[in-house]
Amino acid sequence: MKQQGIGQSHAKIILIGEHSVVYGQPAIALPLPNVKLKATLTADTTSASHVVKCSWAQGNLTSLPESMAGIQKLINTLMERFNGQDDGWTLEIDSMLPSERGMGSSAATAIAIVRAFFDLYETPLDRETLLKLADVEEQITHRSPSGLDAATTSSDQPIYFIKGQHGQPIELNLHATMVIADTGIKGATKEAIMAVRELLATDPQTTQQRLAHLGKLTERARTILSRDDPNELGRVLNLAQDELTELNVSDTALERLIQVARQNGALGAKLTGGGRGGCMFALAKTALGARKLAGILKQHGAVETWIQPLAKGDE
Ligand SMILES: C[C@@](O)(CCO)CC(=O)[O-]
Repeated sequence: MKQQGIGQSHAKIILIGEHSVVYGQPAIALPLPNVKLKATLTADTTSASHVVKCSWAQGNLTSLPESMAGIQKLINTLMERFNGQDDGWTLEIDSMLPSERGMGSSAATAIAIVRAFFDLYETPLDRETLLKLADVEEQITHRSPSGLDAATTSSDQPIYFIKGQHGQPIELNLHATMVIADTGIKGATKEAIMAVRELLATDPQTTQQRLAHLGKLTERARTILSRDDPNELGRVLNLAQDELTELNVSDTALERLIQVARQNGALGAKLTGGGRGGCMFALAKTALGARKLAGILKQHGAVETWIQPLAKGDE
């Protein structure tokens, strides 16, 4: 066992396919490498205490807030795995990710913690084990997670994802820039997932059609990403937003920013992640256009914006 274990991860953004991915349809998600999270696990040889420190909570592992029940379970699972229940440590989580905004904060935290434990105990970690362990946390924090968040917050490349698989890296040849904007309202992923489940129970036929349509739109987006047609991608994103609204996972704050973006030259705009609060994004043709849009979205209530070029090398 070393003196210190370090684990890193980053935010993610779902381009298309949220919610339908829970029901076996494909999704495409991108890493946001500049929005980072770091977990530092420092061994304490003087005591057997387990202290967790992060910007939203601080204290002993056993007294973490309810919102961290998934993290608590994950850490207990890791301690058991390494037979390290009697090893004292302090875990510091340093995160640039806003929590509950659809940017994968919980999965990114889990990924970094798993990496930090494997680093501290000097054990090699393969991707399958990493995702399986992150799922221990995600199962509690979200309901029926697809695994998409963990797969993307641990990947350096955009991924095409189907539930039950690890995600396939894809190359993007489309030159456009995304503006991500935070409504400032906590996203309610669990509730949004429940809302879709309820719709499936009350109106199975239409709901299944909508989920299948989102899957088809994702396939179309994948083809478009391999060539350079940002206008067509914008149209596909708008169609996906229509379906998400019908699935009852959007809300007025998201719709407002989406409309503002479309009225101000965005090629397309939609919510991203769980919805019902959280973030939306808009697609702009150029980096300059994206910066202008970011300013406009802020004037209309966005509390934070991030700019992310789609293709590598456009930074
Ligand atoms: C809403 C959802 O599709 C994305 C949450 O970021 C849920 C999931 O994939 O687990």
